Amino acid sequence: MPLLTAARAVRENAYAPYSNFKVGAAILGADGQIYSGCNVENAAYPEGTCAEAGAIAAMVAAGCREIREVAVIADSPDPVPPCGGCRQKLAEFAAPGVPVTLATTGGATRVATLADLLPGAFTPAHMDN
Ligand SMILES: O=c1ccn([C@H]2C[C@H](O)[C@@H](CO)O2)c(=O)[nH]1
Ligand SMILES: [Zn+2]
Repeated sequence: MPLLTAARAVRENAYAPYSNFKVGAAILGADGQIYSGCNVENAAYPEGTCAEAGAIAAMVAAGCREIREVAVIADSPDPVPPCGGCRQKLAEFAAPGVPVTLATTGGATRVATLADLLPGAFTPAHMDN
């Protein structure tokens, strides 16, 4: 799966000296391109960013605003799930049915939709009045 291969490759570049937990994420954009990102930690811990956030930033910087598919990988006992903040960030650019592949470096995978991960997501529609 090319998306998972990209996520696995970018994970190698993760900067995670504090948690020692390297994460890679890859997004297939509606433009057919693959955008990848890794976590980038900081000595000021809350300033660290998640792999998914990096991949989203790369996609938007390239001019694409629609996510078709996502893959996330880490050296985790179970397929690694995006954190809550990243679920919301993904929901900004992904429809509820978008598949998210959660993976371990050992080869285990699980596929969930964004709606599975973030049911009842807050969206711009909630600001209509
Ligand atoms: O989905 C996730 C979960 C965690 N992390 C990062 C944040 C932090 O650098 C490290 C430990 O939480 O893993 C991600 O990049 N994505
Ligand atoms: Zn996150």
